[in-house]
Amino acid sequence: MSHVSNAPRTALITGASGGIGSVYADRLARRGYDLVLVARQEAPLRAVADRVAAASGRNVTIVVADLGDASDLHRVEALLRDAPRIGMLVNNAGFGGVTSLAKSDVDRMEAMIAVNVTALTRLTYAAAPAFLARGGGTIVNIASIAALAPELLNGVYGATKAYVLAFTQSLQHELGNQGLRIQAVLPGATATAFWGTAGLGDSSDLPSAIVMTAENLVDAALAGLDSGEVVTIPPLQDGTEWTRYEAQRVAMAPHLGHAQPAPRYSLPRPEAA
Ligand SMILES: NC(=O)C1=CN([C@@H]2O[C@H](COP(=O)(O)OP(=O)(O)OC[C@H]3O[C@@H](n4cnc5c(N)ncnc54)[C@H](OP(=O)(O)O)[C@@H]3O)[C@@H](O)[C@H]2O)C=CC1
Ligand SMILES: N[C@@H](C=O)C(=O)O
Repeated sequence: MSHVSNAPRTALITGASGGIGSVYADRLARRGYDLVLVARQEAPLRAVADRVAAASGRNVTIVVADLGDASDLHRVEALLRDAPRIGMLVNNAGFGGVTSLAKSDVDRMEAMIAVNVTALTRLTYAAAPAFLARGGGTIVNIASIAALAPELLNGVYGATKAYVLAFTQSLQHELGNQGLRIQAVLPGATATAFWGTAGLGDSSDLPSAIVMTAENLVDAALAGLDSGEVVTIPPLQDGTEWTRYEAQRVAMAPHLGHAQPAPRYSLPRPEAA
């Protein structure tokens, strides 16, 4: 099973001017999708579009938009709502940081939340009802292993990606049985411009044993999508580690509501009747 069969065959990919998004463009075009590619920088975006269109013969259009800007974001939302052939959304645009709270600029943190969280949320809210009305579709949200390990990089970055993971799991809960395919992808360190933007120089400054190519990352993510995974963690070698972690979370959920504080807080217990 590689696609939702009756879904429209155009994919909109954010952050497609380079890195992971540009590999998604290549791979989805090879799978027969026409593409709408979104990013701020027109020249690299057009270069990706031209290269992918020439290699695949697919129809590839670009939308130059800053997803941190409300009016640009609303333009992309309108496209998802109104273009009847769009049936797949890859929410990939994002950026990170490596600094501690004390060394971070709060305006930069707010900008990170705007792209990594607000834009992803608004695009999903535009896409999901439209895809349902079109008979099905796919939403892929690019999170990070920092969603599970917020100690790794900048704290706001990890928190934005934890949001992406939780939001995606809620989408699966609400819409996964209504014809939408939902996936969160959690890359580990991947060789892209991410690291320069984050302030760490280059991915070649990281231990090579933990850095994946963007090509391998996307190919594994698409294999996970094909196999029906809701959460795909390409670098995690033993997938049962995630399965056990998630099973524990689900098992704990029924115990999270109670009228009385737990005995460990030593509050007086109501007298037995
Ligand atoms: N590389 C890594 O190690 C990891 C990456 N990720 C995640 O993967 C995703 C892709 O990152 P990656 O490919 O690695 O990094 P890149 O920096 O190579 O790509 C980021 C993409 O997002 C776009 N983008 C950034 N800000 C905006 C904006 N305001 N509006 C529109 N587009 C924007 C950039 O285009 P432009 O500048 O033209 O706008 C670019 O196309 C991100 O969400 C990132 O958090 C997760 C884990 C690890
Ligand atoms: N997942 C990567 C960035 O988001 C990393 O932690 O290396």
